[in-house]
Amino acid sequence: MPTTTPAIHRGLAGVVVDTTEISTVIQETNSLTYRGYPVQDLATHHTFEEIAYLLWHGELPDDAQLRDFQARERSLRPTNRTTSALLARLPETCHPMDVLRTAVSFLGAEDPTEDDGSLTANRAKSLTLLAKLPTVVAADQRRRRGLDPIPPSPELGYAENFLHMCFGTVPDPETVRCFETSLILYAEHSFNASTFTARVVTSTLSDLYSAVTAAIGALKGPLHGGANEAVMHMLLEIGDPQRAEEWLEEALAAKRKIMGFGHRVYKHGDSRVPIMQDALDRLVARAAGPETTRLATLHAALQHTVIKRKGVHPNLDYPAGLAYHLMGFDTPTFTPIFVMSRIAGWTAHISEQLAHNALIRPLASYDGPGQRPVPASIWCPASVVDRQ
Ligand SMILES: CC(=O)SCCNC(=O)CCNC(=O)[C@H](O)C(C)(C)COP(=O)(O)OP(=O)(O)OC[C@H]1O[C@@H](n2cnc3c(N)ncnc32)[C@H](O)[C@@H]1OP(=O)(O)O
Ligand SMILES: O=C([O-])CC(=O)C(=O)O
Repeated sequence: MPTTTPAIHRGLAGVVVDTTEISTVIQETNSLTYRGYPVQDLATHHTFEEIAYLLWHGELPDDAQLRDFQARERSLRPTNRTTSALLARLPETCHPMDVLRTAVSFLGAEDPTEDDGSLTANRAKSLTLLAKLPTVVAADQRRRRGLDPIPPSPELGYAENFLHMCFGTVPDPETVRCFETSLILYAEHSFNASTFTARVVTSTLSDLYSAVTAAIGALKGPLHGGANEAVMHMLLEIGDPQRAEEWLEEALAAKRKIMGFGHRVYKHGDSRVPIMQDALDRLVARAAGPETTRLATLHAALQHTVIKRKGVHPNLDYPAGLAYHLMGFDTPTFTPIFVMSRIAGWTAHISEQLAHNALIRPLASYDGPGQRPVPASIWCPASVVDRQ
């Protein structure tokens, strides 16, 4: 029997399990960098395609590299008839994250690229997913609305093309920029639960599609990516800005977590929130109307009340959830949009894990029953004894 009790880090809180060159969350200053660049500068001056390139290659692309990257991404956007037919057979009631998880698994089974785990093969698979996921997400939202899919356009950028496939039109540049900002902010966040899931699967030398399928499952939960949808459900449940305080008291008394608030790493505010809040404010100003004003007022009132009452700050899902609602997405599409963006970060981590792989396999401190004999009645049931 051990004489000392090992330290338990439930939820791996505070545990440093490996190094990474991809991004860092600096707790002390509430800041975030991708490959060394502050995310607020990237979100202001760059496109999502440039960010995906940066995360995968370590440097921003020059003009020729960007043109080549865009051409390859745009050529891979269409899904084939088999994929579309398979996804059309899923029940319309199933959550779009289930559709996406199934789509990634199926795309993996169909991909003819040699599965040698090389960086070249994995970059090709990563680009395939980056290009095709928006096509799947947009078609699925249209299916739920009883509409035919709109094929991808090779003329449009990543954000514009997705919005066009969803709504049949490209919105004004301000709305496109808000959407692109959200994609850049969601793209990468170090060893969060879904990225760590992808790294665990990869560490067994399994394939990239398996790792991404598992990561989608991890992101779906409301304590992680699913919170952007939960934020919208919560705002609709509260309804009236005047009810924010009373609702919060009831929720806290019932020991409910307030969705879109709190974070495992940031304890004084999420570095991405001011940038996304600014994008949301611009959207609200454009979409002015009584319904938008009511929701924006409620959003601000709840934020104020939660910070005052609990000292817990909003995370990125809080402004992103309302922004997606105002852009016209249905709520179940919010977390799939997160996937379309986070695919860049997940696949960067999969390559990094493979480059310095060690099987991820922690220990547990056993606190079940001590060793004991199996009772004879179970070990040798009467029916067996009778037959002997
Ligand atoms: C993009 C993303 O994935 S960001 C995260 C999205 N998830 C959410 O928004 C879901 C709501 N938030 C939460 O459940 C949590 O804040 C988590 C899961 C994100 C982080 O959890 P942890 O790091 O384990 O922090 P923990 O849950 O221990 O919270 C610490 C304290 O803050 C409180 N707290 C943290 N978040 C919340 C919240 N959303 N609502 C109410 N209280 C909260 C806890 O009750 C706890 O208080 P206590 O010490 O008095 O018990
Ligand atoms: O880092 C985390 O734990 C969750 C998060 O904000 C993200 O994945 O973007």
